[in-house]
Amino acid sequence: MKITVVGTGYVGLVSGTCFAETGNKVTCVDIDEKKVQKLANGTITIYEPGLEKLFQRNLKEERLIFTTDLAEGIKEADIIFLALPTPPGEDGSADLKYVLGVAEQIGKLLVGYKVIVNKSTVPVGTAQKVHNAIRKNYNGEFDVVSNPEFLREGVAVDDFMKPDRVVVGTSSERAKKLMSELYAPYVRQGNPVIFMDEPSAELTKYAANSFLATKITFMNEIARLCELLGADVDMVRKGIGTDERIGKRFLFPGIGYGGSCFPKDVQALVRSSHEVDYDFKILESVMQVNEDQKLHLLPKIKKYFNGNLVGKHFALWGLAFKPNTDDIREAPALYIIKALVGEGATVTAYDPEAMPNVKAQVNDIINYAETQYDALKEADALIIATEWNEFRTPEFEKIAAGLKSKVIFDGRNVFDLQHMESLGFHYESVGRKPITK
Ligand SMILES: NC(=O)C1=CN([C@@H]2O[C@H](COP(=O)(O)OP(=O)(O)OC[C@H]3O[C@@H](n4cnc5c(N)ncnc54)[C@H](O)[C@@H]3O)[C@@H](O)[C@H]2O)C=CC1
Ligand SMILES: O=C(O)[C@H]1O[C@H](OP(=O)(O)OP(=O)(O)OC[C@H]2O[C@@H](n3ccc(=O)[nH]c3=O)[C@H](O)[C@@H]2O)[C@H](O)[C@@H](O)[C@@H]1O
Repeated sequence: MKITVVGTGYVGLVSGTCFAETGNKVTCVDIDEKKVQKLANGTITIYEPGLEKLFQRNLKEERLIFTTDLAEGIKEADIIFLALPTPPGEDGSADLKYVLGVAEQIGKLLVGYKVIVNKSTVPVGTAQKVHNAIRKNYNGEFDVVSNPEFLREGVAVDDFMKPDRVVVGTSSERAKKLMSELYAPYVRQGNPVIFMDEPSAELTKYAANSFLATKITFMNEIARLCELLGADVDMVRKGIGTDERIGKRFLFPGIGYGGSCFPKDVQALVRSSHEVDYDFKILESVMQVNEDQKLHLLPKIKKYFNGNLVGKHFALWGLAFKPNTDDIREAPALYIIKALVGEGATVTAYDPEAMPNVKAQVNDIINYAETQYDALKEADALIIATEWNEFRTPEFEKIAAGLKSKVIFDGRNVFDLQHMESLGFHYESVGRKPITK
């Protein structure tokens, strides 16, 4: 099949590459000339495990091409995917200017039947808006389909190639047939393509992200309660996660959810609810609790240093909003940096992938280290903000040697409490008893 993907960011590049991997001919269109040039020359623009190999293979086989020319890009396409940004507008609702702008352009360029697919996360009613935007300039046949994407950064290739499910919102039999053919190779494991109407598909995406954000936030509140009542959140997590109705996944407490999607999508759903005079109370609370949670370590750190962080120096391990990505959008680490610097402290950070992005954003507000151990030099304490695998079993003697004193504040519960006690660290984490020295 001939596929065009408009927008070559995380979702567009992963989708485009994975569609090419099963033999489709894929054209990726982006307005960012530098990005397109890089990609066309074989340089991948995001860090995503497993993507590079597939990208290089399909580029070489000429199943994957890149262009800035929308007209050229969509000329041959059977299906056009829109993987465009939907950032929060001023009022928190999803800003549809990219999606509707491109839809209008497409309307001017269409010749013959094509399926236009919303892969961006968009509010209920957007399929209809895209339809109207295309219809403004085009009288021929076309269908608009809602096909939200559920991939996670860091495991995006696996999620795309072996999805739990594919959701397709359409009322057109013709579009349904094309979408079934396209996704057949990806749902071989018996996982379903679920067909539904467009509004239900659009809402499914927000419901999924909001539910997961709520699940995490619930555990963050349980963790707070554990700290106050003397319980251990790891035990509680295991105790409830074994109940199949609850499930083991997404129960890990920490310093809040970040990333480009949970924060904006929860906010957008609250906003959509307001538009129909519905007060989505749970989600309002989720947003509030998550804001507080990002700085959950701060009072612990301040208390340890007797309320005064002026002149204190901190090592910070982890900047990305989660491991295995260089994405720092809404990363809790950035909030911690801002708070520490605001209190008069200095920070040296290390992250395996995200340092260039942080440098581009906050530059020399903090220092950057070459290795996780270099970051520790002369630091009064180590703070862990992202649970990269390489932080899980570090050389503790090197940590002890690097820090001024053996003090760790862990926002992701990466170390075992007994182990930390036996090593003689002052160790505070989330929802577990502090090991005090
Ligand atoms: N990042 C993720 O893990 C996931 C994101 N989503 C949703 O997918 C959508 C896209 O997200 P990302 O890929 O993360 O965004 P992104 O910001 O990484 O990529 C968007 C791309 O669109 C390009 N673009 C902007 N305007 C354009 C135009 N007029 N013509 C052509 N290209 C244009 C940008 O240059 C950029 O390369 C959003 O709605 C997001 O909520 C859904 C599931 C997962
Ligand atoms: O719409 C999207 O963009 C995507 O958003 C999330 O994916 P992603 O943001 O890549 O990352 P997650 O693995 O979901 O983690 C999100 C945040 O929650 C935090 N988290 C996750 C799980 C957990 O148990 N505890 C926890 O604090 C992570 O640290 C991270 O900050 C969803 O998991 C994807 O299904 C969805 O497609």
